[in-house]
This record gives sequence, C-alpha cells and structure tokens, in this order.
Amino acid sequence: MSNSAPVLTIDGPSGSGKGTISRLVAERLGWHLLDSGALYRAVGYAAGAEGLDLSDTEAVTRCAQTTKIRFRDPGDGGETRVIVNGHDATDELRTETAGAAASAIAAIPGVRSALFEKQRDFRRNPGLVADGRDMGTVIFPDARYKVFLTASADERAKRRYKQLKNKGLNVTLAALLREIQARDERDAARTVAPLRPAEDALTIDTTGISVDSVVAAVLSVVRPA
Ligand SMILES: Nc1ncnc2c1ncn2[C@@H]1O[C@H](COP(=O)(O)OP(=O)(O)OP(=O)(O)O)[C@@H](O)[C@H]1O
Ligand SMILES: Nc1ccn([C@H]2C[C@H](O)[C@@H](COP(=O)(O)O)O2)c(=O)n1
Repeated sequence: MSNSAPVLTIDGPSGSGKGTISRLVAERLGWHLLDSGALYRAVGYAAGAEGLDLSDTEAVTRCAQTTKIRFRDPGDGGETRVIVNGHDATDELRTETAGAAASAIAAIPGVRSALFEKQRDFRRNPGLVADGRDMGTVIFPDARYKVFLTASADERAKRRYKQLKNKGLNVTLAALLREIQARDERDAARTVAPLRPAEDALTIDTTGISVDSVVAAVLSVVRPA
C-alpha cells in the first residue's frame, strides 16, 4: 500500500545546518525526524568495530545488512541516542572521524541498498522531516516539500570549529576546512546518490543567516503565509 504521509526533505553538505534545522522544524510541526547520516555513521562505526577494511565493499555491505541500529528518545528532551548492535554509540558517532568513515562507506552501492527501506520506514503520519544527502533525490523523490541548505565552506568550517571548541576538543580551523572540503568532494563525486539538490528543491544559502531565520524560511515552505 502506498504511504501518503507528508515528507519534508532537508538535504545539504556537512555543516550547512541540516541536523539543527531539521530537529527544530520537526519539533515545530510535531512531525517525526529521520537523521539518515546517523545510519551511515552507525554502519561505518560497526565496520570499524569489526576491524573491516572500509574499502572491502562486500564485507562492508554485509555489515550494513546485519547491523542493528535503533534510535532511542531519552524522554527528557535530551539528545536522541543511537544504539548500534546493542551499544550506545551516540558520542562516538558525532566525531569527524566517524563522519569521514560514513562518507567513505556511503559510496558503496550495497550499503545504500541495505539502508534504503530502513529510511523509507520512517515515513509516518502526521509527517516526516528527513535530513540527509539524497532524501529529495532518491529516498523520497515524491516528497511534498524539498529544501536544500548550503553555506560557504568557510562558514561551515567556522560553525564546526565553534561547536567542537565548545565541547572542549582540540581542533584547528584549517584542518576542519580541509575535512569539510574533502567530504563535500567525496559526497558529490560518488556515482550512487551523489549530493545534489533535487530539481524541485528550494535552495537556501544560510551563510550569515541565523538559525531562527532559516527555521522560519523552511517552515514557510510547508505552511506558506
Ligand atoms: N544558520 C546557522 N548559523 C550559525 N550556526 C549554525 C547555523 N545552522 C547550524 N549552525 C551550527 O553549525 C553547526 C553544524 O550544524 P549541523 O550539525 O546542524 O550541520 P549538518 O548539516 O547537520 O552537519 P553534518 O552533515 O556534518 O551532520 C552546529 O553547531 C549548529 O549549531
Ligand atoms: N542520506 C545520506 C546521509 C549521509 N550520507 C553520508 C555522507 C556523509 O558525509 C556521512 C555523514 O552524514 P552526516 O551525519 O554528516 O549528515 O554519511 C549519505 O551518503 N547519505
């Protein structure tokens, strides 16, 4: 049976604010939320924990097919926990290393197929906000609303720098900029489901725009004035 629950897709490169904006918009609409990047991060993490070579496409595909990933709402308004094969891996998954591993294994077609239905299963009433790279192009091409967030690489590196410094991590702006550019290149150049806006997506450049203003712009797509 076809699923007609409304979907808002929010795609974009690393640090464009997808996660932040998707969470706030989902809260405001009272809709479900899919953080698809967390699924790729979880597979990268599980593959690392098994000691797999991330370029071994068959082994990593098998890992994606068998890894058990659960999202757990702590119930106190805190961060959603990501449970990978029974282990709470939330903190490990947020690191730049986990992001780079996710980006590497995300280029494997078998991994993307293994995660396809898992992502589509998040579509439920009253609606879904889906955050990722290919939400509007591949996973929910029939979504009612589509947004693509961008920001300059410099701005995204500065945001990440501030975020990681606030967590007390020892990072440099130059290294973060290099990592962001490398990830952009890998995510956009892969042959399967590359990072790009859907033809019917509204692109919002968030450079120098506050979080509140971006939330308002995205909400206006779903609820025009
Ligand atoms: N419009 C904005 N202005 C300033 N800071 C922002 C804005 N949007 C997001 N941020 C901040 O930038 C950082 C990165 O945002 P976020 O994690 O939402 O990006 P993302 O696109 O989901 O990245 P990734 O794909 O790597 O998970 C966070 O610290 C967030 O608070
Ligand atoms: N729909 C998606 C979501 C994520 N990925 C890959 C590529 C990203 O670099 C990596 C981590 O994502 P993030 O948590 O930073 O949003 O996972 C993808 O290919 N497709």
